[in-house]
Amino acid sequence: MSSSLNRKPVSQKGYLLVENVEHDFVRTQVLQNIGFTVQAGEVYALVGPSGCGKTTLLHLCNGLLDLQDGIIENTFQKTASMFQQPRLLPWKTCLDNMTLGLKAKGWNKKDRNLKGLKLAKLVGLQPSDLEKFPHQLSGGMQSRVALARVLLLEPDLLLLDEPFSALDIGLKTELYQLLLEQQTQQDLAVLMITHDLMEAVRLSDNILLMKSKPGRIAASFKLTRPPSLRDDAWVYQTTAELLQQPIVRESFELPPPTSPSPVDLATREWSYTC
Ligand SMILES: Nc1ncnc2c1ncn2[C@@H]1O[C@H](COP(=O)(O)OP(=O)(O)OP(=O)(O)O)[C@@H](O)[C@H]1O
Repeated sequence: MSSSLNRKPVSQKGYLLVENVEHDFVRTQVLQNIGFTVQAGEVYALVGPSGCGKTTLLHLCNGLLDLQDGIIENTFQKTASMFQQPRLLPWKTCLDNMTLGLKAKGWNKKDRNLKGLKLAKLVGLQPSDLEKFPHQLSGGMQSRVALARVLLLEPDLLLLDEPFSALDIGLKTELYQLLLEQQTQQDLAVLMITHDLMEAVRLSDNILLMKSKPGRIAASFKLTRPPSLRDDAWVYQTTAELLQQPIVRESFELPPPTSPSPVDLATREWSYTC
């Protein structure tokens, strides 16, 4: 997919532009001609088979890897990242971990704890949890702390590398719901990696489907129904429709469907470009 096809007018509120990005590891090309633009208020999901270069791409976007070739322009004011592991500091309490970013910005303890307490409630942490250390918290609680830590920074761009993939489906749904509420209230832009096509269908406006060897964008799916109106039935049906698309099956190296049912072009709420 040529990145130039993906050029669109950019928002004054901020954008992340990725154009013709290529990346090699030890003379092996990992990313080829990657291009897309994420604007304020948009949620983009990167999906694709394991090893196709999703994390490499995200690391180039958040500056953890040096750009070798192409353009990455980020005009957002505050970019925050969340990873698969909560990455909490073991010697700090839950509240201190949450408010670390505010401390770095020079906030005094009283103000940062006040703000931390408000957000803790929002992400479902009890006041009694806040004085605990990470090893005293369950994995789900640690993820809540990590989410609170990111939201406290009031980012306008969030880069997510499967932050909730290790959680059970109930907790995952709850935290994604929280994230979506924040996203719509604050016009957040989100670029998220997921292995789970159904999760991408539930949360994103645009799904960038990647193929491997080298990692490239095979297709871009645009979902038209607002995330707040996507009930389970819609998510299941749309995921099933996407899974019937030859480009999706090919990218995930799935065999052709045994009994494909026709997708109704008049009622489907997605479109795609290759
Ligand atoms: N530091 C590195 N040095 C050499 N090769 C690397 C390095 N990091 C990643 N790779 C290789 O680059 C390719 C893409 O890796 P990456 O982690 O970006 O893929 P991914 O799509 O995020 O995978 P997964 O879905 O399994 O997390 C893989 O073949 C991986 O082995």
